[in-house]
Amino acid sequence: MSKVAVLGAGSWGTAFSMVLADGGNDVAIWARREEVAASINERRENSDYLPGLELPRSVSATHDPERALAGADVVVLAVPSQSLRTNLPMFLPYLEPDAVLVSLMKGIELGTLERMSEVIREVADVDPGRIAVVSGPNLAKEIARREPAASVVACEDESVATMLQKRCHSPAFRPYTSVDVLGCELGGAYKNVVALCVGMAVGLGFGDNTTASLITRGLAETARLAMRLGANPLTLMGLAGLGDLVATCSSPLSRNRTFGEKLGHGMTVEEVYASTRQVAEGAKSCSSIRALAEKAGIDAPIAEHVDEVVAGRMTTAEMMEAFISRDPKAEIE
Ligand SMILES: NC(=O)C1=CN([C@@H]2O[C@H](COP(=O)(O)OP(=O)(O)OC[C@H]3O[C@@H](n4cnc5c(N)ncnc54)[C@H](OP(=O)(O)O)[C@@H]3O)[C@@H](O)[C@H]2O)C=CC1
Ligand SMILES: O=C(CO)COP(=O)(O)O
Repeated sequence: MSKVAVLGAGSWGTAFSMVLADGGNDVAIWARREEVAASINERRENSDYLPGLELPRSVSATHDPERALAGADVVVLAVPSQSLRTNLPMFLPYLEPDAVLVSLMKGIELGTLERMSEVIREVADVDPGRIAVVSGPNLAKEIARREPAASVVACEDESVATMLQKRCHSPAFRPYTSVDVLGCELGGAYKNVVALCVGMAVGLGFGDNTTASLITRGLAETARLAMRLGANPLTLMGLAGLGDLVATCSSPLSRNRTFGEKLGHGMTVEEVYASTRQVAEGAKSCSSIRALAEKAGIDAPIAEHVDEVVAGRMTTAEMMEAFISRDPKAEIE
């Protein structure tokens, strides 16, 4: 069997390990905490992140990066986006030569405004043809329950995307290939911000007209920025764009939507952070995406207002009022 290292033992790192195991790979998960590795090895369960779901025998875990990475020709990164840069140096000494690096992360780095593949390229100093992204409507719990879903594997080198597609194609997981890494990453990061916004609207008690309006204008905003930066517009209409946007904005399983909903109910940002250990990437990426849009000269009202709310400078009700009272304009520019 071919070996894959999955660096990060949260919900998605663990669920994607199950996909890889079902696809015929031997999987070694690196867990930040020893007790998570022990739970996976001894009880065949990640009791912190996916309780009650049995992991296949071909998934093991370790707290030691060297053991996780030994012999792995594919290395999957699944830590929170804002921690990637500080984590990479711990892994790099143990990378096999020519290993392919795959990002599962959906965020934009604060400060540098870099996508995760850009952070990897910079810190690991590897060719873009060896860096790939997996992104799509893939809520971890549903994937771990083996409910059918599709996704996108994107890499500038199409043969690498095809190799990864084969490695993660399983009876319940159907990956499509793409060469549009930029479009997939922007779609994945932006939908988290839109889901925060939709969650806020839901928390305020608004219904489906409101959420559908926000989802649609969120897609327009995402496509505007992605196209300005050079993405293929069709990527945003695909699984890594519209597909993920719909799943995340509609599902109570989404951490971003739930985060927004709690704000809509009146909790403070600090209270929401304190209520969960799981990452809601949009709460950080709203700020970097807003800055990215400003830099590109793009109108991004959803990113801008969500950032204002998360920074505590605006209430959720004021955000909704600001959206509806914006200057009238044509739908299609
Ligand atoms: N969950 C999902 O449905 C999906 C998530 N994603 C993306 O995958 C990425 C990972 O998310 P997910 O697995 O869901 O996150 P979780 O919140 O479920 O888990 C986070 C994981 O990262 C670890 N971690 C937290 N902080 C740090 C740090 N500073 N350095 C290293 N490790 C850290 C946690 O370890 P510890 O337990 O020790 O805190 C835990 O293993 C995100 O970018 C997310 O957007 C993409 C698709 C689906
Ligand atoms: O990316 C996801 C689904 O594709 C998961 O979304 P959340 O991080 O909001 O849970």
